[in-house]
Amino acid sequence: MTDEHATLPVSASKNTRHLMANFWRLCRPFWLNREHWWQAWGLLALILALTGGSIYISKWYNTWQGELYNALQTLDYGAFKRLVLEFCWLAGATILVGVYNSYFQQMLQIIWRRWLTRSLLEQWLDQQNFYRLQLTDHKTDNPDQRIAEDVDEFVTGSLNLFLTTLNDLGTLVTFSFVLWGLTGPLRLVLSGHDFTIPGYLFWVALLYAIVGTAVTFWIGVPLVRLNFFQQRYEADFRYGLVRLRENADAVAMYKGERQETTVLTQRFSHVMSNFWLLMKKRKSLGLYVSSYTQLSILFPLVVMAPRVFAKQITLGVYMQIADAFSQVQSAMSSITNNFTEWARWKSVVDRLSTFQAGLDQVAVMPRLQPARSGVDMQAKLQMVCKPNGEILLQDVAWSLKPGDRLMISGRSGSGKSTLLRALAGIWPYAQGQLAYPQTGNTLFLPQRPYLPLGTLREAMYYPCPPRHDDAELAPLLVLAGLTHLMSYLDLREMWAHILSVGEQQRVALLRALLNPPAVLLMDEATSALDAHSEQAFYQALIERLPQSIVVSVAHGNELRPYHNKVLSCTAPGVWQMA
Ligand SMILES: Nc1ncnc2c1ncn2[C@@H]1O[C@H](COP(=O)(O)OP(=O)(O)OP(=O)(O)O)[C@@H](O)[C@H]1O
Repeated sequence: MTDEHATLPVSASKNTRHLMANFWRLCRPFWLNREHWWQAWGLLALILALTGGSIYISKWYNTWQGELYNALQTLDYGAFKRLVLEFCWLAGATILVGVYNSYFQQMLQIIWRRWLTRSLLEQWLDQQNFYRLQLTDHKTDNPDQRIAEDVDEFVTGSLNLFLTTLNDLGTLVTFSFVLWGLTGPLRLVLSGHDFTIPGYLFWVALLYAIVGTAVTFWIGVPLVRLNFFQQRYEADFRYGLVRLRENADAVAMYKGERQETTVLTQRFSHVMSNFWLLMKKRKSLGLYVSSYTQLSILFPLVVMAPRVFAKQITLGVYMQIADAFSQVQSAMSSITNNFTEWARWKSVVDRLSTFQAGLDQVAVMPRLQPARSGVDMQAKLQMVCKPNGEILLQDVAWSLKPGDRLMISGRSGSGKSTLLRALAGIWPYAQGQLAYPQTGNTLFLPQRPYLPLGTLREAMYYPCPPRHDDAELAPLLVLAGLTHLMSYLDLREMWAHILSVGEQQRVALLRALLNPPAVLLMDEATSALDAHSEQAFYQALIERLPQSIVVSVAHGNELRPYHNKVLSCTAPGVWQMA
């Protein structure tokens, strides 16, 4: 294992003792939810009935097999013909039960997956948790992968393993009776004492399975941890590729291919080295499990053969015993047979549990929740800090009336953007009180404009739904200098890659003019515009949004005339209102 394994923050093995508690925490909200209670439990009941049916068919097959070999041994042609006909029923029932069992299982999987995906998405997106989670929780890597892939694996794995275990339990009970009844007692004479062991092959199968399971655990436990890291490294590598695609323009301009190749190769080398370890472990486990399974085929045949040669049992009974032993032994070795799946499932439960714990933690974190009252915007900030506790701002207060425009200025790194994040209520390291106007919304325009996937029109109205009113848009496009985009409004393109940064900023600025907010927070939102366009935009703000409260971060003095208040950082942590 590489050094990185030792230093990574999450240890899957630490969580082992909490596995069932974690599993139940992830399951409970779905299975106890009244909304789809009947659907979920009804489907589960149907699947369980079909699982019971398939155990019954196995028992039927066992009896059929015994009768067939007996008919062959006694050359009973009539019985043989009847058994061939019976097989058609047996095969038909096997096919129907198997196909519908899998069909209903998939139906339950997709219902459960849809619910869990929605639930995690809602929690992740609620109250900007996605932003605060990445700031505060360093255990949850790649939340996108947890929602997209781990949920699917969790649901599929949980259902498969639960139903396999139930099927094994049912098979174990059914065929234990068969084995017990067919093998009869074993007589042993030890030191002159007579011992009788009833259904002795059952005890042999039990002993065989216990030893098998213990050895499997010993060989296979490291697989859990290795699977956990494999999923993480795969997601890290994929994220690296997506990031390169998203920033193709910048990387190409820098000619940063060599650096990118190094980073991507390094990420892929983690995937590779962990996969080698996984491969080796899987090979050891595979060698052992295959030998164990092969031996269990031969074992009852050899043990029972003397009784056939002694004519104590018929060929049919001999074959029935061999089949029953294999069923009992296989059911008892459930963990051995499915160890790789169990290991993968445990790592998925660990990954989803850490994600859920992170979400729970971030949901109860204190936040500056703006109150809604009156028409003014009031801020009383006792403290705004960096994540390491370093104070950026202390005891600053203001009250802005409709139409007031506050400019925030200061050196780079003084905390202007962080102050805006605190005002937007998303920065977790802030204390104080905020009051926003009772009516109207708040719009935040960041320095790096965000254009969502979709049409240009959707991007212009974001985050509000678009209106298909070109007469409303046309004069604003003229004002923003975007008339050349008029005919592309409903085209779906990667607009963030096509438009220049200045154009993207102008698209973002249009949002304020299209849906005038009560409070507009701007973080150097015009930094990529030329001085003339910048001033034209501020002038338009004054004319078209006379009642909006504007708080904007700006560096230069050119924008001062468009504001009636200024908050500036004069020294680290020292702020003055003018
Ligand atoms: N997520 C974060 N984790 C750690 N430190 C952070 C984080 N966000 C901001 N900081 C730190 O907080 C300080 C203030 O950052 P901020 O972005 O608010 O500065 P700014 O005044 O807006 O700078 P600029 O004018 O360059 O945009 C910086 O030292 C920055 O490194």
